[in-house]
Amino acid sequence: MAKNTIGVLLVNLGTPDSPSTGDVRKYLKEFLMDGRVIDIPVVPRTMLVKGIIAPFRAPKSAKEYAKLWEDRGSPLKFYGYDVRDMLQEKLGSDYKVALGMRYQSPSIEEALEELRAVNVSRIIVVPLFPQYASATTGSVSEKVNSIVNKWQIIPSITHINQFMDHPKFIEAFAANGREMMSKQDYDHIIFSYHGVPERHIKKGSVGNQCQLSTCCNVFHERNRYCYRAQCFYTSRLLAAALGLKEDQYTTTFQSRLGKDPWIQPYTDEFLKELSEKGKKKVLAFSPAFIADCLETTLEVGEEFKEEFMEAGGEVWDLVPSLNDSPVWVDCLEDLVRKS
Ligand SMILES: C=CC1=C(C)c2cc3[nH]c(cc4nc(cc5[nH]c(cc1n2)c(C)c5CCC(=O)O)C(CCC(=O)O)=C4C)c(C)c3C=C
Ligand SMILES: [Fe+2]
Ligand SMILES: [Fe+2]
Repeated sequence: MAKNTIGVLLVNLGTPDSPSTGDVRKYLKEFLMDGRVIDIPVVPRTMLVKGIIAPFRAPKSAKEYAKLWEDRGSPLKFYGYDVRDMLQEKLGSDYKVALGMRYQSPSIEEALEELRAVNVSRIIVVPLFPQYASATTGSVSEKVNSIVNKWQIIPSITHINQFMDHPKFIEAFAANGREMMSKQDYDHIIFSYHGVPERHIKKGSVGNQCQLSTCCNVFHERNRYCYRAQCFYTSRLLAAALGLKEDQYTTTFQSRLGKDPWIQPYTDEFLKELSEKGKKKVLAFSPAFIADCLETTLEVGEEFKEEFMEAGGEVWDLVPSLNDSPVWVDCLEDLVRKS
């Protein structure tokens, strides 16, 4: 009987090919021209992205990427390859694992071609975002479908939409946090997630359930795919794994872009409040990311630290991301084998 190889497509957001201003500009244009990221009509989006954001932001972002860059390149990409290889090793020859990036390289097209070349019987798509957001997970699903829809033979595809509550995902982050907490006492823990515009949450709200007040604090059938509700839920699970009481931690949101309201509380505002309240030693987690990247290492690890110190804080530490943690790869293996 013919062998059934199952294809596994790991997809992360993507990163510039190099920290040069030109490559960062190219990356920003592709990323921000995605209608699921900047969800306005294409003409004003083009004017905004190509006329304003990309040209003005690229030189500043390139400097940040230069600080992040290691010998092996951008951590988001090289850890992606490491995890791909570790997962392939664990899954064995019944599976073929490929890595694609939603923007820039390696592209999702190339990764899907690797799977098609070995005639996989079906494909399991794993967007590497713990919490579902239309701008990330939704965009990956749309892109994969648009490519595969042009194939003569369309394989059956399973999309894994989230893993924000997977016990091994929680355990992998909690283990990194425990290690930090064993070396230093902290007054408060912050779980800082990438934000999204409030509008994105409202557009995805089933039956107008999510009005961004208290609804996100409870997780149930109707707000199952609310990004904010999922972030709060991940925080509650992490807090339970770390033995934290409710007043010892806070969920916040970072990286807002533009003038529209984004989901709150904002990390940069909250850290100032913390210092005013006399909480001087803070440990920050970034549980929306599975690998070190600009948003964790530089925004949380350096920029927020600087702001916290200026506001009178004494200790600001960042919990390392999952990167090539074996428990994280166990999580991926479990997600794949159960799909
Ligand atoms: C958790 C996943 C992410 C969500 C949700 C998300 C939404 C989102 N992002 C922007 C704008 C930018 N994001 C940038 C970097 C960036 N974003 C994510 C993840 C999510 N984004 C990652 C992993 C990264 C880092 C990539 C890396 O190479 O290290 C940037 C570029 C960086 C910069 O210039 O500051 C922008 C811009 C929007 C508008 C948005 C939701 C609508
Ligand atoms: Fe982002
Ligand atoms: Fe919600």
